[in-house]
Amino acid sequence: MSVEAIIRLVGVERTYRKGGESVRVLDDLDLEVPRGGYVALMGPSGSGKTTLLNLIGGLDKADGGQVIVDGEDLTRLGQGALARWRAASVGFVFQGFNLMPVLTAQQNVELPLLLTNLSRRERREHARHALALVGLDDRRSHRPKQLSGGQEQRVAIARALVTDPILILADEPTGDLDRDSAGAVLELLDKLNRESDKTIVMVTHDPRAADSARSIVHLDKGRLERIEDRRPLEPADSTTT
Ligand SMILES: Nc1ncnc2c1ncn2[C@@H]1O[C@H](COP(=O)(O)OP(=O)(O)OP(=O)(O)O)[C@@H](O)[C@H]1O
Repeated sequence: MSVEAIIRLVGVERTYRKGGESVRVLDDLDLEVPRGGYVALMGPSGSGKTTLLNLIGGLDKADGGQVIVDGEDLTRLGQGALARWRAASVGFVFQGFNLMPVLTAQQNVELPLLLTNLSRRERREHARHALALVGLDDRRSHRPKQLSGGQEQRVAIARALVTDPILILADEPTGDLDRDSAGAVLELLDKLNRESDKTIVMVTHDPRAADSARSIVHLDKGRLERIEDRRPLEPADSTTT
């Protein structure tokens, strides 16, 4: 059985230059993530996890190798094409939520839709639907300060989902949350993966977060150390828990 790879990295290199020095942060990295996969990226601090996530999401560019996501080789796209691809294909979730404090939950979720051709009414409806999906339809007019950390992260997930991207990329999504709120966010990501077919790649130091992924990719010093398959994908997924 083979499941189509939605993310394929081949011989990826990323080197940062600082002062006169260059540091190779990712070194000849090969990785495949199947469509519908849910991968946790783990590894010591500085091992290149966020760098890898940013390359997959088109926020940064590789210096060598190929980064192919949903059939598009991101290393060949110019800045404009990359920005359009990113807006259509990827939803980002960050540790610190990154919500706009002066906007309501509804307005925050609508933000990515300002780059689309949708009418105001359609934008409002899509945002409402996304907020309902994360269980926050009764918090639409609250501003971030009026929400708990867990609710803020769920608004951020609604914002990531509202354009219906194929890929959700999350960088330490539970890092700033207490245990219960982290649990709710992990349950939500799991539901999006199982029921809405979103492919998820999540950087985490949290073993419980990694536990909810289908596989764990361990990085060390910019190289792939090993992959732990936990709940492999099947063509017709029958996971019930
Ligand atoms: N823009 C940059 N310029 C120079 N060096 C950078 C830049 N971004 C990252 N680095 C370096 O690359 C290395 C890997 O960073 P990265 O953030 O990918 O690691 P990480 O595994 O996500 O770490 P952490 O778990 O601490 O977040 C680090 O040594 C970091 O200092």
